[in-house]
Amino acid sequence: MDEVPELVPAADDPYARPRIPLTLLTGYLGAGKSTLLEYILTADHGYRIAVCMNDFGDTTDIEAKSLTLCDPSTGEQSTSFLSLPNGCLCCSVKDLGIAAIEEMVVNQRDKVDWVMVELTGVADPGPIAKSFWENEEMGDLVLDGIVCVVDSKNFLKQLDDNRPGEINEAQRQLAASDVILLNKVDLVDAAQLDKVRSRVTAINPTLRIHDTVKGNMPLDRIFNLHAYSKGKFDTVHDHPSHVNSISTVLIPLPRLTPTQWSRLNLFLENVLWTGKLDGVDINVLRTKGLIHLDDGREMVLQGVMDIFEIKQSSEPDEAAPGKIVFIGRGVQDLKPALISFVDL
Ligand SMILES: Nc1nc2c(ncn2[C@@H]2O[C@H](COP(=O)(O)OP(=O)(O)OP(=O)(O)O)[C@@H](O)[C@H]2O)c(=O)[nH]1
Repeated sequence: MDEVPELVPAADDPYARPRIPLTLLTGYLGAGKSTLLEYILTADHGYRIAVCMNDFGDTTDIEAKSLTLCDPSTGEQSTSFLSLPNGCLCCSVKDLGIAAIEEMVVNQRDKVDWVMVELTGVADPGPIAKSFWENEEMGDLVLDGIVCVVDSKNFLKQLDDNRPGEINEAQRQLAASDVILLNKVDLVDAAQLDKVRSRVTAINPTLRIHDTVKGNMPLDRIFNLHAYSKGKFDTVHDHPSHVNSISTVLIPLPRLTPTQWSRLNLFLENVLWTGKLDGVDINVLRTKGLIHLDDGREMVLQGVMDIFEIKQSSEPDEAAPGKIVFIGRGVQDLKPALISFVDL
């Protein structure tokens, strides 16, 4: 049995109410999201998870007690929660926004340690994470991270399904995620799996990757990621950009002087808020960073699309190297531009 997660209080306010961590589950059509959720809803893992899925479908045969609830969007009584024998709750989220999910789940606060929301197969998790993150300060849920289920057999085809000038959904899902479950490894040989793994790493080297069959794995691999609150992420390297694809650039940072620090903030505003670098479109989907300042402070940078946030780290780690990572299209040009603008 996995270690059961603790509710996370807001970082620096000892009086803040505990908030319930939330995981977004993404993955292309047929990748195995429902299969993973079925495992979560039936296995004896010890977590009390509210699983919010788009389609109750296959789970309705699970022996369960249904709860009558008031649907916050309509005010009508509905039986939208199932209370399952392993302690999990299952609710249907079709067309419900995050606010509605929050209201539904918070009413069940004493029954839930964790919330998992399944996105549809063609959804881009970026804007969903962004809107959630923007409202997080006021809410009762805290975004822990985004998990992407990948079909190892079909993923390369899905990645290369290009429409001219567009980044496809499979690429966007990879760029936005924090953990990848390389699923259906029973259907591919070692060479194919290596190929998939190296493409995944080329697009988003900050990802943690786990191989799975039918989504089975210890759940602590996808929980407690703190992907939106900590500056620690796996070591990454620069990766050359593919045509029409997403890539990652890593910019190592020395300890910054006050002038460099304010120049860096200005650079981030200029690029992320406008989506342009020197008048040329640049498409940043995810930004992460760890920044050491001259005065000893350590700052954590997090960004989703055009928004970013910088917080002082509560657990500074002198040994962790300062760096910024941009994931998106056209991001390679950001490295020389940032080095010159900030005068590194
Ligand atoms: N062989 C094999 N089949 C799998 C595995 N995981 C899932 N499947 C099968 O793949 C099919 C699609 O799985 P789902 O879990 O429905 O996929 P999904 O991501 O929820 O699909 P959508 O809801 O269409 O987006 C089902 O027939 C599963 O039984 C796996 O690891 N190995």
